[in-house]
Amino acid sequence: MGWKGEAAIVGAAQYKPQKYSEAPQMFHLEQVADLAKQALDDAGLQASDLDGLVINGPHFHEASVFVPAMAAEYLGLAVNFAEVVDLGGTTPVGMVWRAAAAIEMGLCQAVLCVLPMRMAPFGPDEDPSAMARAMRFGGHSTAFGAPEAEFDLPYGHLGQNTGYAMIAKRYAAQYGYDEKAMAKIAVDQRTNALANPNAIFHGQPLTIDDVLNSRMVADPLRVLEIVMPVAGGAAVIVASKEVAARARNRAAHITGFGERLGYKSPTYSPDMTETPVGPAARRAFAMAGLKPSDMHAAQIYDCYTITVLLSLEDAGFCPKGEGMRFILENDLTWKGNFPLNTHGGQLSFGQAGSAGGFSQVIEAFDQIRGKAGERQLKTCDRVFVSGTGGVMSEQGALILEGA
Ligand SMILES: CC(=O)CC(=O)SCCNC(=O)CCNC(=O)[C@H](O)C(C)(C)COP(=O)(O)OP(=O)(O)OC[C@H]1O[C@@H](n2cnc3c(N)ncnc32)[C@H](O)[C@@H]1OP(=O)(O)O
Repeated sequence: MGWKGEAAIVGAAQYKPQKYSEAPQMFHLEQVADLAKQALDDAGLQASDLDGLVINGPHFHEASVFVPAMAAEYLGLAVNFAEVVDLGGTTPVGMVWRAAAAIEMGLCQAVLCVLPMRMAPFGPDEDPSAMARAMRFGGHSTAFGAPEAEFDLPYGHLGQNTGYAMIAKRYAAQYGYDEKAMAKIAVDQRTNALANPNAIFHGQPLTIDDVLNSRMVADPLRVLEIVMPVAGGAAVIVASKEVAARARNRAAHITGFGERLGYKSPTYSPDMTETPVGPAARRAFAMAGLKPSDMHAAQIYDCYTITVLLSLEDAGFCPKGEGMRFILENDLTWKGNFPLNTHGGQLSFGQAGSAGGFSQVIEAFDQIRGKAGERQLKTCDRVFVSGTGGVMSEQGALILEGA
């Protein structure tokens, strides 16, 4: 498709995940401005360098319409490219490749991709606990006419926990299920978080027994195999080759990307164990002219352990049905032979709503630019990043490469 792969991530900002009760409340526009400033400072660029803006959907903001224009006005930017991305957990991946595509088309030079996810201050009539619950994933759409309202909700299929559990059950029936292998995903990622002071579970080691003894939430998923919602928010700046040349970081070039969606509930998936990660990842690898074994790290969206298992298989890191063996046979820590979610993954870093997926994008950037601190990989020039939205329904993939 003639993709040059010149556009690159040059700067990033990410709030340290915090429990909702402990996080400062900030209006979303304040967060947008704060994250933009931090990302620009990180890149060594000025606001006047920005001429593109990608932001999340209107339901996250105080204003319900015209979100990019409102944010551009607040930031004092005049942009040639404005986009709203609303793809659940793959929103960050979707933002980054859209920004890169706009740059390659010559529409703009530097794009702010921003996802504010701390809570806004409560109004006098609002019940904070109800707000907090709403922020913590209300679950499936009950919109009139939505198939979930008729065929999912009446059967107790509420929200993501049950959906992913259903997929895990189907996988178990088809390929078998080794709960120790699944627990090892969480344990290896926790080892990574022990080397990441920003992770919410930093300083709290985890064993396979801890995972297996933790409370069952949606059979077979236990609480330590499920992400904990946290307050957060993140931004990255994607820039042209020319702008990247005067930014201060080693750039992470977007050399491949893919996206695939076609349903929102796994009930409507043609095969629950063959996820859209496959087509998204295959396109990304083909664009980059690389294969899974060329990657120095994989930053795989991990709302649940089952998400990681299916993504490893469908992205081609191991054959279908052999994911559990792959997990047991490989060291998935930053010290190991298959570095996976080296920041701890969302399971141990915390999940700031849709911005959670930015933790994977930013970790890939940090590893490529050599700023991952204690967990820095010796060699890291090529990283696979995935995003998962909904219940394995909206999938994105990126290949990021150091220059
Ligand atoms: C966004 C997309 O498009 C794609 C996706 O990512 S899908 C996934 C979206 N995310 C979710 O659906 C959130 C999943 N998580 C949950 O539903 C909840 O964490 C849960 C049901 C698993 C637990 O919630 P809960 O039972 O209400 O626990 P809660 O009362 O809040 O907390 C009790 C304790 O457990 C801890 N805890 C809560 N959730 C935890 C988790 N997932 N892992 C580890 N610890 C957790 C809390 O910190 C708290 O500890 P303290 O007592 O020390 O403070």
